Amino acid sequence: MLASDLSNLASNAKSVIQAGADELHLDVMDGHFVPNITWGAPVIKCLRKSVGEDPYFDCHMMVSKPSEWVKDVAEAGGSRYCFHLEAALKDSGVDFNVAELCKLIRSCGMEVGVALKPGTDVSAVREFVSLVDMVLIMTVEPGFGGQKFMPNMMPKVVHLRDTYPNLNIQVDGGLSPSTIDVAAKAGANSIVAGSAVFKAADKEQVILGLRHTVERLGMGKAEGELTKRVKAKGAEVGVLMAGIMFVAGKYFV
Ligand SMILES: O=C(CO)[C@H](O)[C@H](O)COP(=O)(O)O
Ligand SMILES: [Fe+2]
Repeated sequence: MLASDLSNLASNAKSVIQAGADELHLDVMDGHFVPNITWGAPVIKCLRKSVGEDPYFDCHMMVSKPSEWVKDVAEAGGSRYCFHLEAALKDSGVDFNVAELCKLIRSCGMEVGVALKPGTDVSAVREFVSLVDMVLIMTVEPGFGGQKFMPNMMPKVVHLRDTYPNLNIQVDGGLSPSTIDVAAKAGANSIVAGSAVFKAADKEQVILGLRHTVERLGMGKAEGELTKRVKAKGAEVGVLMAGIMFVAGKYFV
């Protein structure tokens, strides 16, 4: 939503839902973790009131103290709380650590996402993968929309996809019809696209194009993994297929 006309946030949110977006990506910035300020829980609350209870609010929390805003964002109507690992590791909340933060987010009724800045090694997230629903690999330096996609982040995505075949992997920053192929091939299954959608004359066509590319190039990879697993564990075919279909249905943009 950062790329939209913010004076008309609610109508723009409705327009992208109408155009086929699965989720609304809300970039919360505190002017401290990143050099920009956007909005917080009060705006999310108004947006929720305006768009109704159905749209999924993916809250990308670019804030220095992620533990501080969990309750407010949950009460405002957030669906997923995606914090930055770099901030969480430094967050000085009392009795607080990353596992506690994940627990708090869940206890407030939200799904958990963890985001990595471009300079953070993918190995840093390994011990937390089992605690989260999604890992976000930033493909720009967080703080501003409309930046250039960083293809050199794709090895992180490939590594995660190879290690965790069913993990939801989001990419955020500079995604568009001209950069989607490389992200889809790497194995990303949740695509954040701000400028590419809001600058387009036909939002529906852009969203559909991104979705088809992920299904075409990304599902091939998922099926490859499925085939390998099926060979290894014949009896679990049904369960594995259900798992992969769920990921595709829910998260492919
Ligand atoms: O988190 C972000 C910036 O920190 C934004 O979500 C991201 O930049 C998306 O915008 P665009 O598609 O215009 O690059
Ligand atoms: Fe974002």
